Amino acid sequence: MQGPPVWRFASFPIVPASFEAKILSPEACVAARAGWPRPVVFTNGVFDILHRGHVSYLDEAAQLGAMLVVAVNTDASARRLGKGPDRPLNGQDDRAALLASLASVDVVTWFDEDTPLELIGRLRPDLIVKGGDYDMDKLAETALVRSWGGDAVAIDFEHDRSTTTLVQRIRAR
Ligand SMILES: Nc1ncnc2c1ncn2[C@@H]1O[C@H](COP(=O)(O)OP(=O)(O)OP(=O)(O)O)[C@@H](O)[C@H]1O
Ligand SMILES: O=P(O)(O)O[C@@H]1O[C@H]([C@H](O)CO)[C@@H](O)[C@H](O)[C@@H]1O
Repeated sequence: MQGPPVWRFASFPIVPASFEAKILSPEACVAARAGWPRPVVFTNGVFDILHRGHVSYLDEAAQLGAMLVVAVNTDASARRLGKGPDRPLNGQDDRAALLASLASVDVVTWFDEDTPLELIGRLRPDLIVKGGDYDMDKLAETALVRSWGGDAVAIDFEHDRSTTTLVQRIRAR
């Protein structure tokens, strides 16, 4: 009697995870920028432990344009933000890889400064987005992106989550 077909996975070649190709240096982003579909949406952050609030806002941000670029703070930059002496818990390569694995994210890059101002100036996105914890009118990034006719929006929180709260809950157990 003939049973169902048997897949011989052992003969399949192992290839690197395809999402790694979404991670580009700032210089590679600048070189590729002219060929990117518009509007280009840009956001940035530490994204130390990815949570539901992050993935929802990233998906919504992506829907505002033709592609979404996410810039993560390098570890040195993240440490200077003062989120805690042992933060970030996840290194920049891991934070970038998790973001790159999301369907909503087209490109992941990084910046080493305290703010993404310089990178935004080099990439000239059409729209910058942050979560609803930011007042966009108060950010220097907003004035910059508006200087070439772009805009800035904050997406209201749908899910009350934060990396800091998660870390506190884990440590309290
Ligand atoms: N619950 C949430 N819903 C929607 N967006 C969020 C949420 N939390 C953070 N964001 C947004 O995600 C981006 C990265 O934020 P961040 O890495 O500071 O997350 P966080 O969870 O607040 O971390 P931390 O507690 O370490 O400050 C920012 O643009 C921020 O506005
Ligand atoms: O993850 P966070 O703390 O939301 O990310 C920070 O966002 C800042 C924001 O763009 C206001 O300037 C930025 O300056 C900082 O470097 C972190 O990316």
